Amino acid sequence: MSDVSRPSPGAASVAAVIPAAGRGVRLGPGAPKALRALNGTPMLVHAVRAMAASRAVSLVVVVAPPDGAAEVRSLLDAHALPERTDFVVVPGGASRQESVRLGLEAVPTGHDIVLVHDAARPLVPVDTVDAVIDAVRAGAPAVVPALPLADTVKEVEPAVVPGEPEPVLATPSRARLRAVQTPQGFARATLARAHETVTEDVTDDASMVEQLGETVVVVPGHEEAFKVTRPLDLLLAEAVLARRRLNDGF
Ligand SMILES: Nc1ccn([C@@H]2O[C@H](COP(=O)(O)OP(=O)(O)OP(=O)(O)O)[C@@H](O)[C@H]2O)c(=O)n1
Ligand SMILES: C[C@](O)(CO)[C@H](O)COP(=O)(O)O
Repeated sequence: MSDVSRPSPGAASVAAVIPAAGRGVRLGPGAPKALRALNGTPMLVHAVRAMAASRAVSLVVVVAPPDGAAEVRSLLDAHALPERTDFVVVPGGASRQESVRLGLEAVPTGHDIVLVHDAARPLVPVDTVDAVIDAVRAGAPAVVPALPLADTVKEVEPAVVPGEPEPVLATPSRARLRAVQTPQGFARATLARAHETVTEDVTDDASMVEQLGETVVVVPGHEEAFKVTRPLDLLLAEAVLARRRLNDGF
């Protein structure tokens, strides 16, 4: 059992920021991705429950689509969520990075560890969340869950015209590569400094901490923490939920 299921008195309080302001262009037309249903429940609600499932998490900040904060607040009010967790909703920005920064600004002082978790990874198991928190509590300023790659990866010269053949430049050793997931966990001060310092576009928060020259460590991720990105991912997510229901016996 993870240490964080029994937080010691005085252990750093943990807040989770959930960027949920994206459109979900790769998923195709429809409502903003985080608001789409998985087996009848919005993806965002699954993601919020996944963070609140950790007994260490006392606050969840949801970063809503810029014009959708009121809708998201009503959505959370309409679904059962743990009473021991506080929930705050703020409007997001034009990029994931900006949405995370806005969410981080809404975390009150007193939360010394911050998780950043994609709404688009609704099924991350609580053991993975707790493993990330444990590693931050053990002293790592930044922690990312990740998995080894199943495919061989090629570096290419990207085609100017999509679909044209792309020359291969290199084949990096797969043994040294990891596919990174969320939640990513941070000492709050480190994440705040990263967002103040790094202005160029990045695709995850840990890479901003890398740019500060601080240590980022990887802990084992989980295959059910995959990101719902394309239509096939919706089918997979619903299949995982159906299997969980069967295993839970209801
Ligand atoms: N301006 C943005 C863009 C993205 N996100 C969030 O960042 C997470 C990961 O992003 P991704 O899966 O790329 O979501 P989208 O940007 O919505 O997807 P797409 O690129 O297909 O439009 C998602 O939970 C998404 O809602 C966000 O909060 N604000
Ligand atoms: C943060 C992330 O989920 C880690 O894999 C990923 O980088 C988000 O990327 P996206 O371009 O927003 O899908």
